[in-house]
Amino acid sequence: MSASQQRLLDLGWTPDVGRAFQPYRGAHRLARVCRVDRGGADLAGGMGAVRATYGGDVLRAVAADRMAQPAVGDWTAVRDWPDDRVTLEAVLPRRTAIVRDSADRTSYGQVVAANIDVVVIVEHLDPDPDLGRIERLLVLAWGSGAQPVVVLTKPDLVPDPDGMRAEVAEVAPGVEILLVSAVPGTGLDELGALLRNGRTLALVGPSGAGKSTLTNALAGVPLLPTGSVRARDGRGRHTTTHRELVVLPGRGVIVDTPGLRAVGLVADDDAVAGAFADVEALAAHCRFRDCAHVAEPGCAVRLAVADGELDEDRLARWRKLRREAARNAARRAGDRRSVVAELEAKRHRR
Ligand SMILES: Nc1nc2c(ncn2[C@@H]2O[C@H](COP(=O)(O)OP(=O)(O)OP(=O)(O)O)[C@@H](O)[C@H]2O)c(=O)[nH]1
Ligand SMILES: [Zn+2]
Repeated sequence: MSASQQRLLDLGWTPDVGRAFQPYRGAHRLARVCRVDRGGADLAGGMGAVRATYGGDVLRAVAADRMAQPAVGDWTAVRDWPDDRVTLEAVLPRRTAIVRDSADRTSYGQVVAANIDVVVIVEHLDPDPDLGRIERLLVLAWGSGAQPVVVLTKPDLVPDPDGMRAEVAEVAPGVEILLVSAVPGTGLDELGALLRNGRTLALVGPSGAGKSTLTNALAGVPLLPTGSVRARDGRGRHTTTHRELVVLPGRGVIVDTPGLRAVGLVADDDAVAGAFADVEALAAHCRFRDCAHVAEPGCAVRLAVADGELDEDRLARWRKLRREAARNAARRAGDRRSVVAELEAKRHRR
């Protein structure tokens, strides 16, 4: 195998990516997005690192739909020009996508990371974990198409980490939960085992949860600044000087992008159902199919709350996320209607 092929494998290349790139062979190079900004993207490919601006097709697609904006983790076709410019000409179809809320003229979602295999939800045990935040990030993960895993950090700072893990398990049905302390270095092997065969992990979670510390521990070398030492510009804002796509050759890729740090999620029904599989399973046993789980007879959900089997607060958070999902669906439907109305009006004017 050539060095160039090996680099692509280390970047997470799969035969699917090769097939998607087929139409671009010859005139283009294949590269993966490491970082994006307004003017272009930093990419890595078989030949190493490259900086590209956006080609006309990409700019037109983005103008029509924000989701077409290249994101960290995207595989792309880039083109070299005689004057040394490099342009990003196409984003290859995404296997998975983490989408955040960004209502604007053209769409409600913005892709913050693409082609992720595992979404690692990082939450600290000290201060106490925020169960509602874990649930929201689980909805985000289920919506992305990637496999969610919860990592609880700083177990070394609390007296009963296993008890806390059990509490978190209540809000994360069907999801693996790891206790990982990067400082004394416990639980790292289990997390490291997820990084194999060139898989891509994305770390999501609040500031201070220990995401950069985990990346460094997995890499075995301090690649990212941790704590509050991240560089700030003159106005006190964080500058994005740190690497957002970390390649660990022969193992996998870690995505730790600022875009994932404060994600507003775009809830949809399926994603909520994935994150609240326990509640949905109960609801399937209600007597009425359209049970609102308020005062209906034969409500399995209320019964579970009365029995202490389901936490009242979790039920309340489920309701809230379902309302968000319904609102999003209505917003999208309303938009489609207005687009149709606009086209109709144009036709009549002609
Ligand atoms: N005791 C202990 N401290 C930890 C652990 N993991 C991280 N820390 C500390 O927690 C602080 C925050 O860690 P970071 O890795 O910078 O957190 P982050 O999630 O990357 O934070 P942002 O970059 O702000 O999003 C640092 O001072 C770490 O040393 C752990 O398992 N145990
Ligand atoms: Zn019910």
